[in-house]
This record gives sequence, structure tokens and C-alpha cells, in this order.
Amino acid sequence: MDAGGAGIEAVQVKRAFGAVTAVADVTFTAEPGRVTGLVGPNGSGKTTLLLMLASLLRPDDGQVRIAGVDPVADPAGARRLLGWMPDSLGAWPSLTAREVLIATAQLYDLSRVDARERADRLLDLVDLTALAGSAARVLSRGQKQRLALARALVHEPRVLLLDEPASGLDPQARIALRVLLRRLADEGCTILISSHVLSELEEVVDDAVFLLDGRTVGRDRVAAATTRVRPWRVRVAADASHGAGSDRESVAAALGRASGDVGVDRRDLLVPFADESAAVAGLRALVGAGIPIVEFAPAVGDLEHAFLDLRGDAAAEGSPE
Ligand SMILES: Nc1ncnc2c1ncn2[C@@H]1O[C@H](COP(=O)(O)OP(=O)(O)OP(=O)(O)O)[C@@H](O)[C@H]1O
Repeated sequence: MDAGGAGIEAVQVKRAFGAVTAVADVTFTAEPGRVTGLVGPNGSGKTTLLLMLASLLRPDDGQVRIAGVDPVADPAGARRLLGWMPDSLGAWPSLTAREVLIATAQLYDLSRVDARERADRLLDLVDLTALAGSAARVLSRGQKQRLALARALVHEPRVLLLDEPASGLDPQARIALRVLLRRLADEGCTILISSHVLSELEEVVDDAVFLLDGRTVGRDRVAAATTRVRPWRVRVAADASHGAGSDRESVAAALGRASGDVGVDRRDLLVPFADESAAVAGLRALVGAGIPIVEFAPAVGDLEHAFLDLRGDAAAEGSPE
């Protein structure tokens, strides 16, 4: 392992709780300047892994490096380098939002003056200035999430670990989070982010690490899943003279498929294509047949598609444990 690495490195990391193996075998790298998504179903070990990376839980086996520092051997050194945003704010509910940030900054050895200045800047960054004097416990879930993010950024970490940061955020706050994460990555930060909302993750991540039953899924398997047949959403211009049923017949006919191959989802038709070039040929055939297409796009994003496909593989093989 490269002890001088700037990002996150995990090699054959394991962690059990009694008889429950939460993390069975995790190996991955997250690069500086990139946002890496941690994707996996409920109970696949994401939070356990993040806790180990954050130096808050000891691995049973394997190695972790945070910007080259081993969080087991040097937890204080790792904590100086990493910002950790748990999935709930916790700690100090009676302090105000501003006091939470000042206290955290002072824990990282900032002077009181610098801590106040940093707190005000971060409150502005996460749009909480108006609530600076409110007790943390009275903040809404989304406001607590924003405060937790500000707290994670207090010491300008080089590595950012975020557990479900978008949960509870309204659409505007989610967009602001995406913009902020992109900016931090552009400044050289290494960002690892877990989320269940794959469509949102899709818009911000550069790379993805897939966890199934506590194990990282190999790149080859992910690449194969990403390129496998997927449904495309086809919308035909609304025409009062006939319903979706007859659109389905005409689309199937234009594509030379049986109408049973074409699914119906409310106003849209779902047509499986093997890859992008098959989709391009399909669209050409539909337009050539005079069908008024108003929308034509993959029905699920790359991450979601790979996730569903990998889960399908795992179910077919049976659980590896
Ligand atoms: N402290 C603990 N004691 C016992 N079992 C635990 C503990 N923490 C986690 N587990 C178990 O380890 C497994 C992985 O849990 P973990 O919370 O890491 O998954 P996750 O991927 O974050 O799940 P979710 O997406 O639901 O948040 C689960 O089966 C869970 O029940």
C-alpha cells in the first residue's frame, strides 16, 4: 500500500459484530479531486465501512489509509485530515448552530477568534446564517444535515466522508450540496459519499464503489452490469385518437419486435436495447416509421442500472455468506 497516497485506500478490510459480518472483504481506492459514490443495499456495510475510515471503529482485519495515514495506528492524525458527516447530527443538542461550529473548530485547535470567523463562514456556506442562534435540537432534519456538513468542513479536511448527506434535504438544498461537493473536489478534496438516492448520486459522482453483502464488487463485474441490456423510455406525442396500447403496437412493429417486448409505464413505453448503438438504430427506425417521438432516454441511470443488475446477479447466485 502507498503510504504517501492522498486519497482513501482500503485493502481487504473486515469487521464483524459478534456473529454478524458487516464488512466481509472491502478493497477500493478513492482518488483526490474526485467524488466517489458508495453504493449498496440496506445492510450491505456502508455505514460500518465509513465508521472504520473515520477512525471511529477498528477493522478486525485489513488496512485503511486516509491521505496516507492509518486511522488505527494514528487516529488523531487521521481525524485532522478527514471530515465526517454521520447520517444524524448527534452531540450537543442544546448548543446553538453557531456554538456547535465554534466548539468543533476549537477542538481542532483554532483560536476563539478564528473559530468564530470559520463558524460564520460555514453557516453562510450551508445557508444557515438565519438560524445561527437556534438550538441544534430545534432544527429540522434538513437543517441538521446542513449543520452536520458544516461541522465536517470546520477544519478544511482533505478527505470528506459523508453518510447519506442528502437525506432530509429539500430540492434546493440538494442542488446546493451537489454544487458544494463539486467545488470541494475541484479544490483537491477526496470525497466518499453514500446514498440510497442513486439518481442524485449519479449527478455528482465521478466513480462508484459497489458493496454487496459486505464485499466490494470487482470493476469487471460492475462494467459488465453497466453495459448490459437496459430499458429505454419512449414517449410518443399524445394523440386523442388512440391510446398507449396502439402506440405499443406501432412502436413494436417499427422495431421489428413482438409487442410483448415493449412495456407500458403510464404514458411511456419501455423498450430494452442492448447498448447505445442499438438505441440509436431503434430511434432512427421509429422516426423513419413516422412515429412522433417526444422523449427517448435510458429509463434508469448508469448507477441504478448497475445496482439493480448486480443485485439481480447476487439473488440468482444466492448469498455468498
Ligand atoms: N453495532 C452493531 N452491532 C451488531 N450488528 C451491526 C452493528 N452495526 C451494524 N450491524 C450489522 O451489520 C450489517 C451492516 O450494517 P451497516 O449499517 O453497515 O449497513 P448499511 O449498508 O449502512 O445499511 P443502510 O443502507 O440500511 O444504512 C447489518 O446487518 C447490521 O445489522
